[in-house]
Amino acid sequence: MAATPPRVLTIAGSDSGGGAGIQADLRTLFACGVHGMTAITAVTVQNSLGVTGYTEIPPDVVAAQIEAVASDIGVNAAKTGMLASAAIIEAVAAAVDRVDVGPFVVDPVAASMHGHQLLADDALDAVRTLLFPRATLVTPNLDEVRLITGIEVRSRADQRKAAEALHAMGPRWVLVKGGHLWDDPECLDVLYDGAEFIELVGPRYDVKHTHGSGDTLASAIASQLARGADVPSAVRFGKDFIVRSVAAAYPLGAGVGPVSPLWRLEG
Ligand SMILES: Nc1ncnc2c1ncn2[C@@H]1O[C@H](COP(=O)(O)OP(=O)(O)O)[C@@H](O)[C@H]1O
Ligand SMILES: Cc1ncc(COP(=O)(O)O)c(N)n1
Repeated sequence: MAATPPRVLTIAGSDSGGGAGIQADLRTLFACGVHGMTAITAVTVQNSLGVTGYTEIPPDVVAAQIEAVASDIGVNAAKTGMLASAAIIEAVAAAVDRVDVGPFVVDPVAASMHGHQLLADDALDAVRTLLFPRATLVTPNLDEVRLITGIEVRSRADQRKAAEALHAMGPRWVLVKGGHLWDDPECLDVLYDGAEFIELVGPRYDVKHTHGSGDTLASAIASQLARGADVPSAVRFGKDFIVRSVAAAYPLGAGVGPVSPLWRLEG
């Protein structure tokens, strides 16, 4: 019998195409050697071309999933992805107050990369006031930064300004991801704790298959937090992990394929 590995809970939506959401999270958690658990918030109808619809899971069922795994199995770290509505965010915030989920990574997913909305317009305030103050780390992309802070990031200096504005909303750490800073020849992610900026620079690969990159990064970070790593070490691990996963991305269907953590399981 093997020892029980660290356990990570993802609170997110299902992607029927297997590229992002819960499916990307579980794939990444497995590749990172931790036990993945799920609280499903929504079921999307999705393929490589986009999202054609979704149905939300009742908020009390989302909370019950979190409490069921925390009370029996135990959670060493948790991450959120698509939360869909203010009511689901309220249920998640109340649940993580009731049970211990360890370090809490909030990836404030607002839309799919194809531009389909995955979070109700009236849920942004709940993201700011209920999720962010509870977060160990928040990991917005630049579109999410604009929705949450109103700041349009056009440069690396803007990334720092946005990190300060986000940090003022209460998370312990902020990671402003720079994948959407299309003119930047590198991908720079800025990590900030209210005192010091840490720059994580990576190459920018010329690939269109980056579906699931945000989920893969946040899950890789959560896997290390579950092992007891501090936030800068966990984020450095995550950045290296996502760079290699983008390099291993593969085509799928007629649209956008997923980044892949399979590199970690090969040879
Ligand atoms: N083309 C790319 N090449 C290398 N790294 C990338 C590329 N696109 C995104 N990344 C990295 O993937 C992670 C997720 O990036 P981003 O695209 O900003 O967020 P999201 O996937 O949530 O939209 C970040 O660490 C970013 O720097
Ligand atoms: C269920 C679900 N969760 C998250 C995303 C975001 O991922 P991406 O930005 O790569 O489309 C998605 N498309 N679907």
